[in-house]
Amino acid sequence: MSDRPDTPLLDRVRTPADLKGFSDAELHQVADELRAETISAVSETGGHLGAGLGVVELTVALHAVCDAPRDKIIWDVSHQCYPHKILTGRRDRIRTLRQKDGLSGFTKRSESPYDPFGAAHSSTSISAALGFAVARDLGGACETGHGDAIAVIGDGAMSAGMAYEAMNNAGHLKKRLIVILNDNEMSIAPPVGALSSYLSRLYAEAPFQDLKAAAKGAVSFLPEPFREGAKRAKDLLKGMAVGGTLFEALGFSYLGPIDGHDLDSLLPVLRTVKARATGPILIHVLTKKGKGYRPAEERADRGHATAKFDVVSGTQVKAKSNAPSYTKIFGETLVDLAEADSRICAVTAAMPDGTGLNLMAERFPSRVFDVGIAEQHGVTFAAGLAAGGMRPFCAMYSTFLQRGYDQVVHDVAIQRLPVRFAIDRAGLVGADGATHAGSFDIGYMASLPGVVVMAAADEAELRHMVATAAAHDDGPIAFRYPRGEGVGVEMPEHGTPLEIGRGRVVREGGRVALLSFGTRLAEALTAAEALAARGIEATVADARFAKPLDRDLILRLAREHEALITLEEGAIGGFGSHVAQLLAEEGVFDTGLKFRSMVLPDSFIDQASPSDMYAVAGLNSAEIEAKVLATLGVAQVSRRA
Ligand SMILES: Cc1ncc(C[n+]2csc(CCOP(=O)(O)OP(=O)(O)O)c2C)c(N)n1
Ligand SMILES: CC(=O)[C@@H](O)[C@H](O)COP(=O)(O)O
Ligand SMILES: [Mg+2]
Repeated sequence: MSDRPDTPLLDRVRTPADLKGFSDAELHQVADELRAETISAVSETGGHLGAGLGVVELTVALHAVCDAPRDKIIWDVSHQCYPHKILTGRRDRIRTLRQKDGLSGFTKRSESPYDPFGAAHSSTSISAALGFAVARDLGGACETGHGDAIAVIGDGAMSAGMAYEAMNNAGHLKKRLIVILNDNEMSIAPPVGALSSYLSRLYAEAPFQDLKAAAKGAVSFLPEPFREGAKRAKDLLKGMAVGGTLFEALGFSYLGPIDGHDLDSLLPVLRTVKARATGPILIHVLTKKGKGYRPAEERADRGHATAKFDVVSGTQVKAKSNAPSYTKIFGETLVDLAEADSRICAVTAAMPDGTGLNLMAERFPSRVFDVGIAEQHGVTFAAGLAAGGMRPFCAMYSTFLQRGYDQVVHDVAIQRLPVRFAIDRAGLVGADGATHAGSFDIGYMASLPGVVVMAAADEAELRHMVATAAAHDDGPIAFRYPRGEGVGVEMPEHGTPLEIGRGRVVREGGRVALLSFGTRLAEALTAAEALAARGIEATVADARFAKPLDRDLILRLAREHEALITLEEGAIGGFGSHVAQLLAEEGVFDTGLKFRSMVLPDSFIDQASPSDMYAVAGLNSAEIEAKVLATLGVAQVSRRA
C-alpha cells in the first residue's frame, strides 16, 4: 500500500460541479493533488499511467469549465481517463481499477453518467462526439441532457483514418463540435509518419505565447491577451509551407498550440470557446506523457502502462516469469527466419513492442513498418507487399485486427495473397477487459475460403507455427497465441514447418476425446488427469489447425470415443463450429456420438485475472472435467469424498 497523498482540496470534490467553487489559483492546487492521487492509485493497481498524468490539467480545466454530464466529454482510447474518474464520483473506487468487480480501466457507459461513450480502441471519439452533436440538434432524448460534444484525442489516435473520416463529415455538417487534440508527441512508441511531422511543424515556429489561430473566426474566439499573439501567429502561418492547417481544410477552426499543462492558458481558452464557438473547432494542446512523475517521464514509452510500483523509486513490482512470453517467441523466431529469407518483412500498427516486432526492427530496420494506428491500411499495405513479391508478417492483436477485417477479406483472402497474420493477445487478456479480448478471430478468419488458421498450444508450437507460416506461399495463413508467458516447455532452437492440416494426439485414452485448439491444451491435460482418477480415460488431442481441419484425426476420435469435446479460447462460430459442421456432413451424429463444444460464452466478460475470466467463461480444467462428466451422464461426486 502506498502512502496516501495529502489532498485537502481534492477531498472536497465529489462531482465536477464542486470545481466551480474554486478560484483559478485553487484549481492549480487541485491539479497537483489530482496528479498525486493518480500516481498513488496506479502504484497500487498498475495500469495506464503516462497518458493520464499528461492530461491532469486538461481534465481539471474541462471539468471546471464544462457542465458534465450534460456536456459530453469523450476520451479517445480512454486509457487517460483515471483523473477524469477521480473527479467524477469514482475516487472511492479508484484503487479497484482493472480488477475483478472493480472500475474499468476505460470509460464505460454502464459505469457512470460521466462516461457518455465507452472506448478502448482508438480514434472513435470524433465520430461519437459528432453523433452526440447531431442528436442534440435533432432533439434526441438523452438521460443526462444535451450540451456540448467534446472529443479529446491524442496525436497517436489522430494517425487513424477514422479520425479524418469524422472530421470530413463534421466539416460538412458544420455543427458546433469541440475537438481537443492532445499532442504529446507520443503514441505507445514514438509516433511515426508524415502526420506526426506535420503536427510538429505546426508549433515548431511559434512558442506558446504566439498562440496560433489560423482560422479568421478562431482569432475572435480568443481572450484579449491572446489575440495579438494569435494575429502574429496567423501571419506566421501564412509563410508556412502548409499554408493553413489541415484541420481548417477539413472545415474546423484551429486554435493553438496551447500549453496543456498551463491552466492559465487552458481555462480562458476553453471558457471563450464554450461562450463563442459555433461550428467545429479544434484546440491543439501540447502536453508531456507522464508529466510530473519522473520515473514515467524518463521511460521510453513515457510510462504508458505499468505494473504496481513503488512511488518513491518508481520500481515496478513484477511477478517472476517462469517462461518466455509468446510475444517474445514470435519476435525471436521471426528474426531467425528473416535471416534466411530476405523477402520476410513485417507490419505493425503502432505496437512494435507489444507485438515483439521491436526485435526484428533492431535487426532489420528497413524490413519492419510501423504504420501508426492504422490497422486497415496495415493489412492492405501487407497485401500490396505480398503482391509485390515480399512475404509480410502482419502482427496485430486479435482485437485490433477486427479493424482491418474487410481488408483481410477483400485485399488478402480473395486475392489469395501470402500474407502471414501473427494474431497476438488471442483469447481473454485480463485487466484490459472485454474491449481487448481476442475472442472473435477464429471465427472471422476460419470462415474465409483458402485461409489457413492455426493456434499454438504452447510456445514451442508457436515457434513451429511461425516457421509454418514462413514456408507457406500458397495464400494467406494465420496463427494465434495468447498474452503472457508460455507454459515452460523445452524450446527447439529453430521452428520446423508443420504439415498443413495435421493435428496431434497428446494423450491416449478410451472413453472421451478432448480436442483442443490453442492453449487450453494444458487445462485439458489437467482435466484428463482428474478424470483418470475417477476411472474415466480421456484422449487429449491438439488440433493445431481450425482450417483446414484434420478430418482424419477428428473422424477417428469421433469413431473411437463415446464423446468428443472441443475446446478453444474463442467465441461461438469458431473451431467447434467447424468440427460440428464436419461431423454433421459426415453423418457422425447419426451414430450417436456425444459431441460438445466448449467456447467463450455469448457475453462480454469484464476485466479480472485471465484465470478468473476463464473460470467465468467455464474453460478451466475444473469446468472441462465437469463437462465431461455431464456429457457422459456420470454423477459429479466430489473426488475427495
Ligand atoms: C485500434 C487500436 N489500435 C491500437 C491500440 C493500442 N493503443 C492504445 S493507446 C495507443 C497510443 C495512443 O496514442 P495517443 O492517442 O497519442 O495517446 P497517448 O497515450 O499519447 O496519450 C495505442 C497504439 C488501440 N487502443 N486501438
Ligand atoms: C490502451 C491499449 O490499447 C493498450 O495500451 C493495451 O492496454 C496494451 O495491452 P498489452 O499490455 O497487452 O500490450
Ligand atoms: Mg500521444
